[in-house]
Amino acid sequence: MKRVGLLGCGAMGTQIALAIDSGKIPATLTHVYDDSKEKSALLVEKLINKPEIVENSHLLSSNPVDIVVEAASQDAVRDASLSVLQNKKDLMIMSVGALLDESIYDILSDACKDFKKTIYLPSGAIAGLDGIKSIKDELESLSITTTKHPRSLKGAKFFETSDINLDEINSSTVIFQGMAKEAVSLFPANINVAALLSLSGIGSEKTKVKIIADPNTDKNTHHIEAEGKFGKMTFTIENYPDTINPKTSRLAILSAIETLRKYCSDDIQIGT
Ligand SMILES: NC(=O)C1=CN([C@@H]2O[C@H](COP(=O)(O)OP(=O)(O)OC[C@H]3O[C@@H](n4cnc5c(N)ncnc54)[C@H](O)[C@@H]3O)[C@@H](O)[C@H]2O)C=CC1
Ligand SMILES: O=C([O-])CC(=O)C(=O)O
Repeated sequence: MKRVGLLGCGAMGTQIALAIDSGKIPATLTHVYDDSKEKSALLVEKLINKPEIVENSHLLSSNPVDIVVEAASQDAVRDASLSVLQNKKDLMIMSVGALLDESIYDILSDACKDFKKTIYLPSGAIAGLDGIKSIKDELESLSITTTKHPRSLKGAKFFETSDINLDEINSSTVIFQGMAKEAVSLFPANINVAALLSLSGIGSEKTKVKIIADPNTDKNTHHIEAEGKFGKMTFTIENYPDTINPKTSRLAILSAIETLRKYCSDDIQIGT
């Protein structure tokens, strides 16, 4: 049975832990960490099989786990990822935006090779990455348009310097247009999917991102268009937001659970 260490005990971390506890993921959750002691204590309270709460993120991988699952923040990825690989543990990352910093990407990619460990990036809140990866050498343009309710965009760094007031938006409004690299740094908890798309396709400086705030939607919708010599692909994913954290789609949580279930199971592997 694989042993899991969990970094981040919020909306996603809690659902992952419950999926392990219920046996849906055939693994043992042995250690957890969250910057908020309250969050980690609340999570452990919900579980039948109680993991140990460690005092800092580095203690997750210095313990005998097989994989550390990050469901915390881009800062957590920057701070903890290298030590996970150096401690010879696999790593699953949900705050994928952190990897658009080339220096971080290169360090982690080299560390995977040096320590013979793997980083898993689930498809998160989108679908179609299998197709994008297959046609990447023939891609000429790639874009994602994300539409969320203003409450799902609250707190993003973008609003520290923008005149846009989310509370005053009363119809569908484009609030950001640019490239993925800039998008993930201005909206670190909203558009990690643009990082997944960039890393699967033509990179973060060529992947176009549009973010729309729509007070009349109850979904987190991602519309992806890819065009090139191979033809054209479009995907529209209309996600219901998680009930606890409206920034995060239910699909992102289910995708994390499925990726970890696959990692922990000896099974037939379907898809690219
Ligand atoms: N790849 C994808 O498609 C998606 C990725 N995400 C990302 O997944 C991550 C988890 O999402 P949620 O659980 O919904 O967020 P959340 O906000 O509900 O929970 C995050 C938890 O991590 C903790 N945390 C934050 N920074 C930390 C650090 N440096 N060290 C330790 N703990 C830390 C917080 O205290 C909080 O309890 C977020 O970064 C989110 O942006 C979310 C949706 C889709
Ligand atoms: O869950 C979503 O719809 C997308 C999201 O928050 C992210 O990519 O960071």
